[in-house]
Amino acid sequence: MTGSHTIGLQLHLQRQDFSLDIDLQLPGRGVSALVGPSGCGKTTVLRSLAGLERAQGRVSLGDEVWQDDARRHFVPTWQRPIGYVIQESALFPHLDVRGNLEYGRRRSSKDRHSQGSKAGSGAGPGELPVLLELLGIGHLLARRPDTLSGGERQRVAIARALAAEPRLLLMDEPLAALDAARKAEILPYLERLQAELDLPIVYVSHSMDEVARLANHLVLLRAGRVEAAGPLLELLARPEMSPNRLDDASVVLEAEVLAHDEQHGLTQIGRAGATLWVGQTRQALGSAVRARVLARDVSVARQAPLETSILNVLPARLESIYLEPHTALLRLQLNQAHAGWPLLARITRRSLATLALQPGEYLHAQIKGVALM
Ligand SMILES: Nc1ncnc2c1ncn2[C@@H]1O[C@H](COP(=O)(O)OP(=O)(O)OP(=O)(O)O)[C@@H](O)[C@H]1O
Repeated sequence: MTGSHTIGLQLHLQRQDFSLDIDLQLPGRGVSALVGPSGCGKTTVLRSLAGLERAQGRVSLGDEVWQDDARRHFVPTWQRPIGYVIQESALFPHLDVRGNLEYGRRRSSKDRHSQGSKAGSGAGPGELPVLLELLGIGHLLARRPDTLSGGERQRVAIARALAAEPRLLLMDEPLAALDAARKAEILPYLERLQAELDLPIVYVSHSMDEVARLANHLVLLRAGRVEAAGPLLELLARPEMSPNRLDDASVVLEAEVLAHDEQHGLTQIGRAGATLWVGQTRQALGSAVRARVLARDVSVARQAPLETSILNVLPARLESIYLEPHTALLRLQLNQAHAGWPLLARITRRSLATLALQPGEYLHAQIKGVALM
């Protein structure tokens, strides 16, 4: 993997009932999500990256080596240019929002000062007006943390982490303490961070929903080992991956908005000749969107259905069949004209037997639901 800020992690750690043994390269752009069952080591990896946990090995960001035990080299946490946001980030209760953000800025001001540039000049991503706008917290500056909602508090905590102008942002379940409504409120801000800041983010989460929406790169951890790592869209479409054992197995498709059908409340999205109808979005024509298709919402037929209420029926090649106890997960590839879009379909073992499906044959995928994210 190339990229000037690639994150390198070789970590070994032994606890009484747990061992961590990983060798990972994460891209220096976008969001890398660490997912896996409880206790598999996600937080331990994040804390080791921050220097808060003393695993053995090597940790680097681009050319900077933060830890290399072979050379007895260890950069302490406070000297690593990182922001760290956890589930319930503690803000200083005696300071208002402005005071909290200024506290976050202090370290970066010192650094800039020591490099000879004037603190507070320019409008980099750590500048207060930029942060206030990015996280929608300008109206909260005079408020004390105990008067903020959970979602507002987390947005301030993220802004405070960014105020120190980190070169890597670590987020450990940043939305886990929020209810569904607060999560929905904060997710667009996280998307903006991703889109507008050139800052790699390593993101720990239990929620595949969140990950499918935000991440570009996925690392699946299991009992302290890397089960798989790679581009999110590719990994999710592999039927054998462990998250696909769950009822919400899905693929994520990247597309752009092609047309709006105001009369029927629909939007058409597409890429490379493939198109799908989804519930209407306000996004402008040409906007990049992500859509999620659940495997349980996809069925297959040998013949193109003649009259059907399903709006999205696309020709597809059956690539592989993954057998589960009572169901089968089919990996489909939309036909060549529709290059690049994989699909998963979960069907019953009975349907698989009745149709005698074989890899390589051409089918029609009927997609009952597509959700824009
Ligand atoms: N301070 C500690 N002392 C001893 N064992 C620990 C300590 N912290 C974590 N562990 C153990 O190390 C393992 C990995 O923990 P870690 O918190 O990294 O997992 P996780 O994947 O982040 O879990 P979760 O999703 O539940 O937060 C677990 O078995 C945990 O019980």
